[in-house]
Amino acid sequence: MTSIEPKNYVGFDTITRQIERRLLKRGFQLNLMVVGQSGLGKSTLINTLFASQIAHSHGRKSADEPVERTPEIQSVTHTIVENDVRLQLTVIDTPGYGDQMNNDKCWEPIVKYIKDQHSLYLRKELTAQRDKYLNDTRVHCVLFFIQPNGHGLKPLDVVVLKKLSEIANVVPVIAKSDTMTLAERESFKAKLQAEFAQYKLRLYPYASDEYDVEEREYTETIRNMIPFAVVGSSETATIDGKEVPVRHHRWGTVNVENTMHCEFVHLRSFLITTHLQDLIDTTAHTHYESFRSKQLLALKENSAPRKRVESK
Ligand SMILES: Nc1nc2c(ncn2[C@@H]2O[C@H](COP(=O)(O)OP(=O)(O)OP(=O)(O)O)[C@@H](O)[C@H]2O)c(=O)[nH]1
Repeated sequence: MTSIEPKNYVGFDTITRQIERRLLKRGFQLNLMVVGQSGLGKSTLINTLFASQIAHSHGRKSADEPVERTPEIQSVTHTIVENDVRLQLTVIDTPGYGDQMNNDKCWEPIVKYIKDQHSLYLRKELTAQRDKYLNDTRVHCVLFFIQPNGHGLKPLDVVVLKKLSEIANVVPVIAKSDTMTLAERESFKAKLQAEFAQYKLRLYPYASDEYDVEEREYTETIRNMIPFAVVGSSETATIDGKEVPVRHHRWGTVNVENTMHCEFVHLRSFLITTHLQDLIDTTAHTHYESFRSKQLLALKENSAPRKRVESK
């Protein structure tokens, strides 16, 4: 292919501005699912991430309080506007996960929800007279909250992480990391990372050949940081002339945005500033990959030489 430079100005270099204008008009859609035991600070973290009152707590102050509800999935959508850019953010809450006496198959409604949204989107895409802009209800990212217990993943966490990471972009976080000392946090994180490797969990962001050197390095840094040790708070204070979220403790105040205290800022910049579009783009791929690997497995099984059953 040869590259030609037109003799006169043609004007297609405005395409980036045309796309920008169209995107500004349409806005962006991000669907974020939060999964984890009640009382781990899911609603608080979402509200802290988007500096808005988006998610509502279900009233339990700690993970030890009893839950009487059956698990049901609820979603809430808000439009957030920043410098004329509109983000339609849907938070999908999965209350009651892992809180029941019998947690057998408690992940099924969550998995079903994710798969249903994919099927719905695919059906809309394949409709002959499809709308110009499809309403995308697919789950773009699952924030998975791990209890800061210092021991490691619970058996239920392993099962659910495995199931979810096959069909969605899963980002695990250590909840309420201000309840641990820095040394405890680091050793807990190392244990969790070893377990992620042991159970071969495919977590977001994925290594990709499509990235340039800079993107590859940044992705590697983020992959080494996972799970993010986070702190959320609805309280703010003015520190160095800037209003920041804080948590007050008997021993002092935690500035949620201070990277010495926690990795909230890293999570926020990774999810919102650098990977928002990638999360959306990767969503279809993640689901498709899982679907394809299952099909390949089925093909292999079907083509494998079958045991002969001999009749006597
Ligand atoms: N120490 C500490 N407490 C937190 C943190 N985030 C939230 N909390 C507190 O934990 C309690 C529960 O927080 P929520 O955000 O309602 O938790 P949730 O996981 O959404 O709970 P459900 O709505 O019941 O599923 C509240 O009292 C919060 O103030 C945190 O990072 N550190």
